[in-house]
Amino acid sequence: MTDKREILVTEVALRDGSHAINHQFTVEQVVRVARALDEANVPFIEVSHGDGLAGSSLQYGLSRTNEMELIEAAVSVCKQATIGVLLLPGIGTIKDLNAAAKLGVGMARIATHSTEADISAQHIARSKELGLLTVGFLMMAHMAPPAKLAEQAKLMESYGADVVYIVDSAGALLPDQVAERVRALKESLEVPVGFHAHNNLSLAMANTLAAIKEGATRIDGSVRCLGAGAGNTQTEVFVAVMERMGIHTGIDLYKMMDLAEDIVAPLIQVPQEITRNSLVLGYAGVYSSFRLHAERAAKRFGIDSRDILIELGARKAVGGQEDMIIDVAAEIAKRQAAVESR
Ligand SMILES: CC[C@H](O)CC(=O)C(=O)O
Ligand SMILES: [Mn+2]
Repeated sequence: MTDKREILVTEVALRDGSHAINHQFTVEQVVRVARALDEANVPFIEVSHGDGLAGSSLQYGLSRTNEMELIEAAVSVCKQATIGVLLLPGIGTIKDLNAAAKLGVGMARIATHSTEADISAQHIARSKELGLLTVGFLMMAHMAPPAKLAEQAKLMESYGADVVYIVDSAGALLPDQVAERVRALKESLEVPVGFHAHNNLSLAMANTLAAIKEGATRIDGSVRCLGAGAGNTQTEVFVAVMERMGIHTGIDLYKMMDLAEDIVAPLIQVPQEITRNSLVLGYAGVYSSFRLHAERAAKRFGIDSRDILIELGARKAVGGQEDMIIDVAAEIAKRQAAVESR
């Protein structure tokens, strides 16, 4: 069955969803979700801190459970699915990658900002040496025009990536912009192209379909939209849409629906919706994982979180600059206080 899959889905709720629940996954939750995804025949399941291996920190948010325990638990319950990890060079190290490989992961996704592929060379090379399926992951793709993105993807391919993903981290891309980016990569790469969406502008599914139309064959989804911001392309919905289009994912639709409803929904404390803050992420082009940080900073400084996000978008803040959120909030609060005291 697996060899006939036309689209290979990577389920990211156990990694991207970590942002949405403040990195509070427990071993028990991961076991239940991963086992059910495996039984639904999902081929790839990503498990890591939201910011990738070694992301657990004051800067990005402390994990409740050591991610290596979560990865080990997921590996132990999956019979057919490959467990993958995300690694952002500069946050995660080769040592972290080695440790994950030892636990039995089969895929590593090496993520960089869309114009910084050159920092992925060593990690991609090591991942290949470890025998892992190696994916280049170009984040904040709305910030790079198609030709630039293709150039960066080519670099990742030259380092050994087996697949390169276009990652709409801010959920800011429109369908035509996705199409032109996928087209540019398809024209210059030999390896398959993937697409990772965020639903902040309610375009995750439309953008994913635009990517598939241009030849993307690897797609990320998060069950029940459990991802940063408004979440990703909703996996169970995506599977249904693929069935309607006659495109084979190999995933069991009923099992996917059931696990979404019975296992994942109860562990989401605040249902994933397009709230005003996630909408602003897409509107202003801000990293989806910045939402909770901005909400906390807004509370602390008594200001509107939307003002923080708009300013971060204007400053073109990228992943790794989470400390800027506090600086921006402090500046806005100071400016507003000055205006009020006049
Ligand atoms: C901070 C890493 C980030 O969450 C990776 C990702 O999923 C994205 O850029 O959308
Ligand atoms: Mn994401």
